[in-house]
Amino acid sequence: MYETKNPQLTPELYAYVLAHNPPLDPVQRELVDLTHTRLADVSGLQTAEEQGPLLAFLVRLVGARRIVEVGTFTGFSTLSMAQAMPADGQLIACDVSEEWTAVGREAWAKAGVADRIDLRIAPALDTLRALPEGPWIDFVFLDADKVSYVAYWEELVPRMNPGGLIVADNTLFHGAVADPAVEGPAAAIRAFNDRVRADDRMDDVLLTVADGLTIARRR
Ligand SMILES: C[S@@+](CC[C@H](N)C(=O)[O-])C[C@H]1O[C@@H](n2cnc3c(N)ncnc32)[C@H](O)[C@@H]1O
Repeated sequence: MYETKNPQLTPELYAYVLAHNPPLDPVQRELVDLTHTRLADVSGLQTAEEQGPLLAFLVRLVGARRIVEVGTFTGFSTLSMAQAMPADGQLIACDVSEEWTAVGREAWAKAGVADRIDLRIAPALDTLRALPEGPWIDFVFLDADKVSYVAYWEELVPRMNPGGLIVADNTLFHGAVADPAVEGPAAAIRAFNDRVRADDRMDDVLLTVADGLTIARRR
């Protein structure tokens, strides 16, 4: 078990939470552990373990066939979503790192879902701007550079199918969002949270899952 990203949880309670969630399958387990050993200095970037089953749950809940992920890293969230989508679905994964996503590519192949994943190595805003216009996306996981969250949101919302979900990670930003004096990425997340609340195209909730998780649904 790795450290929780939720400061409200004791290690004991976090262990209990993990023990009462669906366990990671062997490929997911290997990927999470490999990230912590091979990329120990940046392993904190990895999406929290309990969010894998949550993403899979949500993908199944909405029957998502067209998914966009912004921020892939070593591909744990990608893998969790790809395994939960139908075999003929498509997941566009955006990242700028060949090195980190190479770890994911291996795991996706091992899990037999590589053909569902279209990895685009480029600044995510360029990738999103080049996507087809009009509503066609069922599900988004937003987990890249925080300063661009609002820009990503503006590209994605018009492309969301009615009932489609945008799930955004780190929306409490280590608790710093509650401080109006903060600058940098925490301030960008504050602006994002305000934008989400004010957007009447979407319904939204902000949850204290891991480092904060916003779930928004296209009306
Ligand atoms: C928090 S990590 C994503 C974690 C991942 N979702 C997982 O399951 O482990 C953020 C990722 O965003 C990527 N990133 C940062 N800035 C980016 C940008 N402008 N465009 C695309 N990807 C970016 C980083 O390379 C990094 O892999």
